[in-house]
Amino acid sequence: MHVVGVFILAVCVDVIICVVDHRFAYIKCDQAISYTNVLREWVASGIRWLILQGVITFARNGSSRVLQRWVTSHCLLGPIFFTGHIVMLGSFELEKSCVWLLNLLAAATACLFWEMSWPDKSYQSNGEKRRQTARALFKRVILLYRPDYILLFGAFVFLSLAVLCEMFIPFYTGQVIDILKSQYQWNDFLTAILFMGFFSLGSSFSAGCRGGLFMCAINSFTCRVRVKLFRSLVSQEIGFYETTKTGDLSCRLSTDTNLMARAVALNVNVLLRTFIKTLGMLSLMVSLSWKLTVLMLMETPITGLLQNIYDTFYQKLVQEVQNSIARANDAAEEAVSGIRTVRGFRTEKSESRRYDDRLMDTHNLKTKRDTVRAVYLLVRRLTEVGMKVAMLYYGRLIIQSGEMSTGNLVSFILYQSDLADNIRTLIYIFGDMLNSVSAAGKVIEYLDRKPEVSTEGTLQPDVLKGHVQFQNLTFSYPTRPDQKVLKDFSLELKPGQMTALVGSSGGGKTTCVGLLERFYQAQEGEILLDGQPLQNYQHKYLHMKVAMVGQEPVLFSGSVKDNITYGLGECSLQRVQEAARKANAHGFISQLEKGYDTDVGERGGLLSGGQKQRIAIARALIREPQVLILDEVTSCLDTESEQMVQKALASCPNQTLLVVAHRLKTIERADQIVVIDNGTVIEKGTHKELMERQGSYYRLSERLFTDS
Ligand SMILES: Nc1ncnc2c1ncn2[C@@H]1O[C@H](COP(=O)(O)OP(=O)(O)OP(=O)(O)O)[C@@H](O)[C@H]1O
Repeated sequence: MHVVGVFILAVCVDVIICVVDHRFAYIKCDQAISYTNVLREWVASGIRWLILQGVITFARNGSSRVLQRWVTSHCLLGPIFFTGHIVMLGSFELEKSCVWLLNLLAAATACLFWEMSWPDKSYQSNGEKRRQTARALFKRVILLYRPDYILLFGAFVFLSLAVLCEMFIPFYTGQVIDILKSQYQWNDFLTAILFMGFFSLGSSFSAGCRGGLFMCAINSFTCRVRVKLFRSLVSQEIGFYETTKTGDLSCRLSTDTNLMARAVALNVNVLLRTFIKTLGMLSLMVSLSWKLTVLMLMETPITGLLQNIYDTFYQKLVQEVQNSIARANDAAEEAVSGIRTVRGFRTEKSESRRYDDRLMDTHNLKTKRDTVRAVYLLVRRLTEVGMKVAMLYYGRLIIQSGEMSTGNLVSFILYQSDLADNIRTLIYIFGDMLNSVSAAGKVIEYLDRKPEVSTEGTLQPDVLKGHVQFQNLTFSYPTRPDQKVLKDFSLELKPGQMTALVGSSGGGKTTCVGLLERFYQAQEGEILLDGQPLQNYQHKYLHMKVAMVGQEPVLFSGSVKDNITYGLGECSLQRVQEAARKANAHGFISQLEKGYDTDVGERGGLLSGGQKQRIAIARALIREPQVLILDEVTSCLDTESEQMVQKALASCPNQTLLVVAHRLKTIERADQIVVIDNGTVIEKGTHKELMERQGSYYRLSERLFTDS
């Protein structure tokens, strides 16, 4: 049956129940008999609730959340209203059918509003799921705090002290007012003032210590998580960096780690403080007037509902703001790191515009987020004011009846404003924790991420011949899983031989090199090194034995020597110079102002392309690798440098050499030339053989190797 039909059916059933139960009568009772009525009201409503739930479940052939919500609120509103009336005013005098009608309308309107704002599906699946993940994340963050537990414990001790002291201040304020109203003794007055001073001082001192300890814990947590995160990030496979934006990563490292540290520590701090304070205050307030306390607590469900609604919106917006900040960072980083290209193509304005657009997105999202917050605060304030008015009105009544003194009412009101804040904070803090812990989501995801290309091999034989076999490789890049770059690709590199890969641009030469360096993992087939799959070798060992100089060598800021010995630790200057000589770099390095100690600048920006290339070659040669890969390195070198490098390479007779080159001179002397096109080997042989065959290589040599 349709929801509306079930609703009408349930209303009819409820009318019948009420008629049978004589609920549509005029009711008048005073406090003496009212508590039995209160109990009866609750029991009757419970039975009504059960019957109506049964009706909607039966009629809908399953449950409907909106109807369940309506039945619950419809059945609850009556007894709550009745109980409140009896407790506060001591009597009840009303036409019950009016209450029933009001209940029906209020519950139905509220449920309709709820359903329209947060349809079942999205509310259930998104909200609940998010809460669950947030809880799990929260636990993880707490575990990550383990080394700082002592600091946190110290902070909690001071926190409890601060709260206890703070709690007594309003109490003594009320006492002072009552003393002043009477024919007081100086002694009583001074004692009350002294107590107030003592608790104020104690509270300030403990709060200071608590803050300091919390900040220490937060700072230590942030540093530790940043290092862990960085360690995890640098061990990820190259494909991960191709699918993840740099701005995103730097945002996680800088902003999110801090946010998650603060979110949890500060929220737990606030949560505990508020919790202890709330309990203490509640007991003090009940001792002052339990009736006023019950009245005040009626605000709690309204605040809870408001908070819940607000959280759902706010959390989503916070996430969107975070992502848009990451996108803006991306734009800025891309432009700054490629400033030469930006300048060369005069795209400064369009880059600024792109950055401006992204900042505008962030700005708009922030405005939206702040508007939601402002509306929420306004509604919250209105509820607060309403509650204050009700309290003062009822307070006046009980002072008039002599149940409470003025001083006690002052104490109560002082507690009330604080307690209302505390209860709101208690409700709010859960939402806020969920909000802020969402920043931890990505951090923890990256912390837990296992690289898809494993680096857990253990093999490190003493002797490595350098025999490489590519066996039936099929590979596509993670960013383009549908485009097969290598198809059933097989190739053998013999120890001591030089193999040259040639072919038209985009054929797959660099991809082969990337796979041999284990930047990626082929989807099918494998690469064997001395008969063992590459992944079986220990990560460090493999990269000592298989070295590569790439198309665009990257240097790091630091000295020339640091760059040549990169990843090797301590190395003698003599060894560094020897490698630099082989790479024909010693000459230009010696002419630099500080020789091998000269700073190369960020990314080697203070050197020319050819100089960077030669340092990169020296960096590979110093490792004395068994397999050396040169990916179009000679393109940046002049003829003299190239000859020197060739000579140096020829002097390592047992080395397996894989060269990707576009110059005929480099290729000619290769033991094996492999022509690759469209991800497959189309020709193989020596220069002489291939030229005689007059096939693809012959045509390629005519077309490409212009310098010959
Ligand atoms: N990181 C990447 N992600 C997705 N596709 C890629 C990536 N790198 C290369 N490709 C694609 O893979 C194919 C082979 O590229 P590869 O760089 O291996 O060619 P190449 O033969 O070395 O070319 P060139 O001689 O121009 O350097 C090309 O179609 C290229 O667009």
